[in-house]
Amino acid sequence: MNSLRRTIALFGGTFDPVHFGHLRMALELKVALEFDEMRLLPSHQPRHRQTPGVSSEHRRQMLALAIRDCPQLAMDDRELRRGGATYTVDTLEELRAELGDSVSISFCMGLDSLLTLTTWHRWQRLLELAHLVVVTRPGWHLPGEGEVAELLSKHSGEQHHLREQASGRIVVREQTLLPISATRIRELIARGHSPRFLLPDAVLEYIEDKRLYRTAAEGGC
Ligand SMILES: Nc1ncnc2c1ncn2[C@@H]1O[C@H](COP(=O)(O)OP(=O)(O)OP(=O)(O)O)[C@@H](O)[C@H]1O
Ligand SMILES: O=C(O)c1ccc[n+]([C@@H]2O[C@H](COP(=O)([O-])O)[C@@H](O)[C@H]2O)c1
Repeated sequence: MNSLRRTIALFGGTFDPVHFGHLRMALELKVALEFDEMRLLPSHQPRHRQTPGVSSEHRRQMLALAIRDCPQLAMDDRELRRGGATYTVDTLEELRAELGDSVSISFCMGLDSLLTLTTWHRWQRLLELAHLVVVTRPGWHLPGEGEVAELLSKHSGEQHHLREQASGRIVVREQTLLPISATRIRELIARGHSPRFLLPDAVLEYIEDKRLYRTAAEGGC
């Protein structure tokens, strides 16, 4: 017999810098899937991509400013505090040890991340520790064959499983993403243009105050 349990969601990223695409996605998932907690999880040193443009401390400060007036969103900065290479499996093992076996943990990701899942460090362990919530854009297709397709069919789940089970399901959710990327924001600033209205004003003020991402030109708004 399944029992109802506390549900904690994690939304991981480099957040270099955090923008409205991330914040909107996290908030919509929290509300739609009725998570008790939604934690944004900044990664320290992602192994699968270039070193972030600014320090972990700057990224932590920007995220804190972005969510300071939004009680539905929280930050979990354990990956920054742990230091070293960032692997999701280490974070989930740490959280399991802390929260126990009964709490439901969901790691949220875009479909593009799911498609690379079998390259992640110790990826087979991930579904023993957590559920995966995969966001697809309307009209996008899930893979029909291959390792990820097999994983999807073996672990396929529905929203109610996120409260009934602690881990082990993949829940796919269709959601429209705002067309914003951190890459575009960094490029705008480096060219002396303003990224205003793509990210919270408090984050923009921090970027301007600390003169972040200005590789070549000066700008502001
Ligand atoms: N516009 C967006 N809307 C919703 N989710 C997004 C958006 N952009 C990125 N994400 C998701 O946010 C998480 C963290 O992404 P990340 O920090 O790499 O942001 P990014 O804007 O894609 O950055 P970069 O351009 O530097 O790659 C990932 O799961 C990614 O799929
Ligand atoms: O653990 C891994 O090997 C791993 C490989 C790729 C991505 N991740 C995690 O997936 C999340 C999104 O990554 P990214 O690059 O889209 O920001 C972030 O929390 C990363 O730490 C984790």
